[in-house]
Amino acid sequence: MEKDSSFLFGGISFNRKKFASDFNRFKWKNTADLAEKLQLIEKEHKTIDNSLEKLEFVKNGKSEMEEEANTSVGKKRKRKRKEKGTVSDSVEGFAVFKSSKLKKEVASEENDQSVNELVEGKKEYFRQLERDAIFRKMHNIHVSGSNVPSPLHSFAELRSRYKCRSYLLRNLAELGFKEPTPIQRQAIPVLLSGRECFASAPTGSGKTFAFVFPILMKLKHTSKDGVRAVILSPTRELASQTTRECRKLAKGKKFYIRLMTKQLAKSGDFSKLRCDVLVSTPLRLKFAIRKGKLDLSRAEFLVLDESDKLFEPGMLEQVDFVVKACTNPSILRSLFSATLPDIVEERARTIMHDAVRVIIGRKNSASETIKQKLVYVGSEEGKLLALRQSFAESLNPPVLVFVQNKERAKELYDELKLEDIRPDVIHSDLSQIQRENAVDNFRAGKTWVLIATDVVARGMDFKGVNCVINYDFPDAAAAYIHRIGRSGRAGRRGEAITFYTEADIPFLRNIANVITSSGGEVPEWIMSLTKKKWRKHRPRRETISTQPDI
Ligand SMILES: Nc1ncnc2c1ncn2[C@@H]1O[C@H](COP(=O)(O)OP(=O)(O)OP(=O)(O)O)[C@@H](O)[C@H]1O
Repeated sequence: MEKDSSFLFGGISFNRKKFASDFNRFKWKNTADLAEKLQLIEKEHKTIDNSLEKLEFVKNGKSEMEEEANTSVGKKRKRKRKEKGTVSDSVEGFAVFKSSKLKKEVASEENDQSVNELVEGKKEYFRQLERDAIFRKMHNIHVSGSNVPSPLHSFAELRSRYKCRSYLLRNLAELGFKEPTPIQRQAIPVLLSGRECFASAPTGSGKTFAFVFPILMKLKHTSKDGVRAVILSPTRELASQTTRECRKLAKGKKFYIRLMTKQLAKSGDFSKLRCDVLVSTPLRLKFAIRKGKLDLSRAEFLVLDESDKLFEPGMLEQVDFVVKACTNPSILRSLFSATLPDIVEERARTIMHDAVRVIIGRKNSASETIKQKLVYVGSEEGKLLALRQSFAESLNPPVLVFVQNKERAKELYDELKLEDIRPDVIHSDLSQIQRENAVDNFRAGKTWVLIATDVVARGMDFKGVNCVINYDFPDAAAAYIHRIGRSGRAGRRGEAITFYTEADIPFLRNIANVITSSGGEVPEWIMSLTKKKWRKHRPRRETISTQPDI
């Protein structure tokens, strides 16, 4: 039998299979029902008691302890294992409790009373497991891993359970956050209890604070020297946004929260760098480590945000370099993304210890607050017509328009720049300051339509984006989920329109699956198409420009 307490979950498969009928009774529609249902559970705990008595390790543990107390063979065995300092599997299994006090009792007590106490304790433990399972079900939280900490019922619990400092709670209140989001309910306790974590939750569901909060809580004092926490983001824009969010939550506390800028990476004098949280893209961090001998050996936290993007070829090598530079054996690593392909999970498992997996809702699906629509536009020329028509009918800014690459972004901008829609453009050919201005102006409402490549598809929190238009069909389901996830954030409603041409039809089914799995509707004929693998290379598209070649 494993020492790991995960076997407990095997023994108490009461939730769904063994006690399916009981579990079904505990389904409810809203939070108000919870208290009533929990009372029901308390009353009807006979089923758990019975199942508990049937558990192998309880039976064996109990009889072994009785034998050790009452028979000479048992007494001899007990003496031997005391000398060796070991306990048998069943006794150990019986003793796997949260409380070390109870463990001690198993090892030393010799009478039935302790057994009864342990059974009582175990029952309470199971009750807690069941309450947690029910609460998770209400919030669509799925977990796997051993001994997963209970989810948070409220932010106030952070104080009672983890002695959270008042400045953090004050800042949460100032930000207007009343309740933790589902990912925050589960990922925060996981990280606070010192467990590594890989997590997936829909776009706009508050993942940033789910990893920033435990870091700030655990750091406590400011750094005297060296870097204490590293957050990796795939783009500069996202790194800059995460730094800002981190500072908001740390307000009132003198933490050194730094963004790895080009200047900082080049300056190279990291020996006296005081840094509590360092946010960076992998490339800049790798550069700084190489050139400036930035030392990450004392970093206590490493977060890979948008982890599936970071694990893509092109970034993986830089990420690997950074992961290897974080040599502190007790470092706590975590991975977050709205999309978590199996391959990324497999890779993550190779670098993480005893990690807890947290999935909110359905893995790899779009946020349910976004109304999604597929629009046939015939050919490339049809797109421009459809876009203009949609703006003429109802332009509800801010609107984000995604295209396939920077050339097309420039072309579309040139077509639209003189129109009365306050357009702007962002892509990787612009300078850092131009990119920052494009983001700031869009956020401030100075521009209404932002034409963009995938540089802003991930993680960017533009809050009020009413509509995302995929002018060019995305090249993967994950890209689609992240692009449209720029709208419908933090529970708000959003809209996503995806143009497709004849050339895109073979790939429609991939997107149609995402739409239906998040509750949207798709014409029958699209669902009957066969799913086709995405091409390795993006399709060549005809120019957007209507200007004659000179
Ligand atoms: N508990 C909360 N209550 C209300 N709003 C919240 C809460 N936590 C975070 N938010 C807000 O929700 C918005 C989205 O959060 P965030 O950017 O962390 O989403 P995300 O899950 O990381 O999305 P993405 O997958 O696109 O990166 C932000 O504006 C943030 O301020």
